[in-house]
This record gives sequence, C-alpha cells and structure tokens, in this order.
Amino acid sequence: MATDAGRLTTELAVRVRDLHRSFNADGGVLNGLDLDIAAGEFVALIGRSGTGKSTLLRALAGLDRDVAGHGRITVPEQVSVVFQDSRLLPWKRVLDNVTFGLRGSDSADRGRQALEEVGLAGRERAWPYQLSGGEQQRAALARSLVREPQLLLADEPFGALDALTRIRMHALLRKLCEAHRPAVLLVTHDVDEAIVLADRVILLDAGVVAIDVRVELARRSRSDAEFAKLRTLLLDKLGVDEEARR
Ligand SMILES: Nc1ncnc2c1ncn2[C@@H]1O[C@H](COP(=O)(O)OP(=O)(O)OP(=O)(O)O)[C@@H](O)[C@H]1O
Repeated sequence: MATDAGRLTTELAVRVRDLHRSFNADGGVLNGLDLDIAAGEFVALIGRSGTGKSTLLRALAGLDRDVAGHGRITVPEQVSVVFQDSRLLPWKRVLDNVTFGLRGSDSADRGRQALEEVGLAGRERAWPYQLSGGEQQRAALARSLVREPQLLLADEPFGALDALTRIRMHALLRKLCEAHRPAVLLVTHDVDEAIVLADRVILLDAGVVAIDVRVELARRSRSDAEFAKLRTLLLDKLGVDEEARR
C-alpha cells in the first residue's frame, strides 16, 4: 500500500479487520482475517476447498447477516456480485434483467449500452434460456456493471464455462474493469486465472491470509518465467503435487 509519511494515500474500497466466522463449535472458518483492497484494485482470492473463500465473499456482499459483530468490515456503497450461475430471472428478457431495479428514465439506454459492452448487442429481447452459458455470464456482468459498482465481488464466475469461453471471458472482464475501474475480489480455483487477471493474489489458509502477492508481469503470458515462479509458489502452498501440475 502506498504510504506517504505514514499517511494512507491510497483510497480503500475494502477494509476488513479481525474477521471471525464459524458455523459450529468445531472451530472457525475465518479466524481473525485482515484484508485491504484499494479502489480500482483487482484481487484474486484462492485457497483449498472449504477454506472460507465464499464465506468471506458473502460477508463482504452483506449476504451473511450472522457475521455482524465478528469483526469490522467496510465496503463501498455500491457493491455488485456475480456468481458461478448467472442468476438471471427466467421470466424477464435479457434487457429487463440487466435494468431490473435500476431507477431513472435512462435506465433502458444504460442497459443497452452495458449489453453492447459485453458483446450482447441485439440480444436485448432474448429470454435467458435462449443464451449460452457464456452469454448468460456476459449478461450477469452487464447487470453488475450497469450499476457502476465501486466493488465487484465475483465467486467463480467462469467456473462452469468451457476452456475457450473462459479465455474470452478473461479478456472481457479485464476490458470491463479497465473501463469501469471497480475494485474486484474474484474467487477462483484456477491459479492461472488468478495470475492472468489480478493485480494481487491472496491465498487463504486456516481462515487467514497466508500469501499476499502483487502480480507484476509485463506480459501476462504463461511462457513468462515470472508467471511460472508465481504459479509454483501458489501451487506449493495449495499442496498440489508436481504430477498434477501439467
Ligand atoms: N451456511 C453454512 N452453514 C454451515 N456451514 C457452512 C455454511 N457456509 C459455509 N459453511 C462451511 O464453512 C466452510 C467454508 O466454506 P466456503 O464455502 O466459504 O469455502 P470455500 O473456500 O469457498 O470452498 P470451495 O472452494 O469448495 O467453494 C466449509 O466447511 C463449509 O461447509
């Protein structure tokens, strides 16, 4: 974090202090977690299954009412969430899904523009079932970004997509983030996806941040030596053995 004579110069989008969360008496899922995300910063969150990634995301999204009193969480006013499934309303057309709950006489125009940005121009009147999985996630991104969130929370948004569609979605998400500059917290199981997309990768273990690395790669290419180094560091910590790394 940039500091100037001890003064915080970077505006924060997320500030979490000493966050605890448990679901039973066996022990905590989150155990005193601290996390800062700067405005406009793209953070990928990885960790073994069951380490509390979704629990943290739900807490930040305000979806976990019981987390109150278990730590301090500060998030911006405008927060959008995307999940692995698009959660489009099946009885509403694509444009109406994107503008659902928006106020203002220009909401349809804003919705159309968002659909154009995600490559769905011309599909405004389609029903969700008429879209492919990738297109549904594009619509979900449009629905999130039309609200101009200061924070975008994404829980495995590309987890159900095929490899080629994922690569296209990576390019799209980076483009959208460069245009709109929300802070992003992206939960992913895919270490390569984390390195390709994020400014910073955080690895959660035992309910706290175990690794917090900045991604400083000029080219985000898998053939880059720095890419390989970072990948090895993260896979080692995740306990993925050599054989499984191809
Ligand atoms: N509402 C709940 N009630 C009871 N236990 C829960 C609840 N939500 C999460 N848990 C438990 O908390 C732990 C962490 O779950 P969480 O979904 O946050 O993990 P995760 O890191 O996102 O896992 P995955 O990578 O598999 O999605 C798990 O053991 C899970 O069973």
